Amino acid sequence: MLDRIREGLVVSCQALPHEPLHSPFIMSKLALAAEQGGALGIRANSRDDIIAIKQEVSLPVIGIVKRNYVDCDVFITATFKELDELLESGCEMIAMDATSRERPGGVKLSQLIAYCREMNPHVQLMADVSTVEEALEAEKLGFDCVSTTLYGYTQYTSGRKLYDEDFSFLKAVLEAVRLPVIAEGNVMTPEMYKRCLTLGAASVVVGGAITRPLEITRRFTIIA
Ligand SMILES: CC(=O)N[C@H](C=O)[C@@H](O)[C@H](O)[C@H](O)COP(=O)(O)O
Repeated sequence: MLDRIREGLVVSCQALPHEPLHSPFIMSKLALAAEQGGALGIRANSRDDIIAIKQEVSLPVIGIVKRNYVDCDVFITATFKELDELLESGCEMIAMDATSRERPGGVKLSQLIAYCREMNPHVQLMADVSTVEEALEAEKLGFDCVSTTLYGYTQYTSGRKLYDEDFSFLKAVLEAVRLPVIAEGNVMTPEMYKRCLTLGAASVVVGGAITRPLEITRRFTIIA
């Protein structure tokens, strides 16, 4: 998958149950629009959405399962259960929370990686991180790539945006690791997308700016 998305755009097609577009059918059509618009890959949440998307497009898919657990902040592909769903979905890459936070039941990131490698060594693994230290740890643990997805979304990075100080976090991760680095999170414009690639990101994932019309609408309606 990494070869297929290199220096190009991955469109995240996601809508949670409380969002208006929540539906595998709608996600598949968003993915089709992304494919026709020139995207090289799709990022999607849940087995059902991924299966619907794979029936509609020929692009490779980065799969996640978002699920909330009691007393746990980790919500992106947190346990073996989510991995099983993704391994069934046929996605080419699995992204998981690779932050230093505790996982449900105390399961270790190294156990989740070993499980995926054993179940299907062809599926690549993406580490969603929020700090440089987490990116370094992900490299040590044997992930195939690192993504800036959770920068600003952990308690210890809360309020920060990927584009702050001309993408200083992305630059720091690029400098720290040898793994391919995917820029993801709050890439809001084509110019930001281009900047991430110029800085050396292997690929860029864009979600809300393309596939969340409620958020896009709000950016217009709050301006008055
Ligand atoms: C933090 C978190 O839950 N991120 C999720 C990860 O899959 C998605 O909700 C985001 O849409 C995705 O990362 C793309 O980012 P943006 O939508 O900002 O372009």
